[in-house]
Amino acid sequence: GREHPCLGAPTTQQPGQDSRARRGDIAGLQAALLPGTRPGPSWPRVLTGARCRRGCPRSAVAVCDAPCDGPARLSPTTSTQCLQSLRSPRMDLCHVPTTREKGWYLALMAPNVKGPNYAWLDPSRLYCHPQGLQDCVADLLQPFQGDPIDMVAGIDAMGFILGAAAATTLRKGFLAVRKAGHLCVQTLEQPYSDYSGREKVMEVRTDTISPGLRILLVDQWVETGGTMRAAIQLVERLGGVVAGVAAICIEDSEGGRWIQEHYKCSHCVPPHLQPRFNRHQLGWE
Ligand SMILES: O=P(O)(O)OC[C@H]1O[C@H](OP(=O)(O)OP(=O)(O)O)[C@H](O)[C@@H]1O
Ligand SMILES: Nc1ncnc2[nH]cnc12
Repeated sequence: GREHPCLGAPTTQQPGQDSRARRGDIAGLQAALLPGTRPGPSWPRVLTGARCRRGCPRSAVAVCDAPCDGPARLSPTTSTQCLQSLRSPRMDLCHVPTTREKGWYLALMAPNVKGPNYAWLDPSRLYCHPQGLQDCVADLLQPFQGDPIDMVAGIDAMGFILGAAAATTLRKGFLAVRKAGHLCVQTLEQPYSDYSGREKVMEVRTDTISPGLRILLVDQWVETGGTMRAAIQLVERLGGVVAGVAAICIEDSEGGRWIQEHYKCSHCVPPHLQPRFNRHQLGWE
């Protein structure tokens, strides 16, 4: 992968710090998080291999990667710029409400950039919040507790985030359902159209789904349902069984309703917010 501009050489090396982090590249950071060297209670919540330049929000995420319920304890090596980006009004990655009701993290989607009232509701901001992400995945999986699930499949691209998180939570494998043209293996293709009205093609590798394999399908969002329906078709054409469908929001569209009527579904939107979400209206701004 390419080196992120915010990753430079660390300022000072801490005792016990993995020297691979000194390289200051993505691999070094990953190495510093390998089992045995991952941040625990005795670690400062700072990746000492990361140094923030220009207050980059990615670095703010990197320094606050552990769940926390109070002010961050920062390592002395943290640069002033990192401190500033942590305190930035842009996003508080550490604040966790005392009562974490289902869907509390949906408010983390605000502010949206496309206007004060109407927006494409972009959950990428909630993924940056450690507790928000964890609770979102837990809420999505809650209805499937005890259900037999053999594998989780996530839909290209944003569905990979929640899908992979769900797979690791369930200790299952993850299957990428991809927009056509990216997989260099034998695939099965499925044409579909989505909210854009454009004709698209989705594909999945053919060597993974054996007949009867029970698959939980995960995506970020179901709007018209065209994308999810195509993924369902791919699983079923290969003989798999759709054990469930999970997405942050399943809109009350014709396609969304069809999916909810035919498959066990899970989403994170409380009933009183659903009409707003159908209108792509956050209502928190
Ligand atoms: O219900 P539909 O009308 O089919 O729309 C839902 C799809 O649209 C969004 O993805 P998008 O294809 O925009 O791409 P991304 O995940 O790569 O951002 C969303 O994450 C779903 O996959
Ligand atoms: N994240 C999203 N917000 C609103 N509508 C969507 N349609 C598809 N993805 C969406």
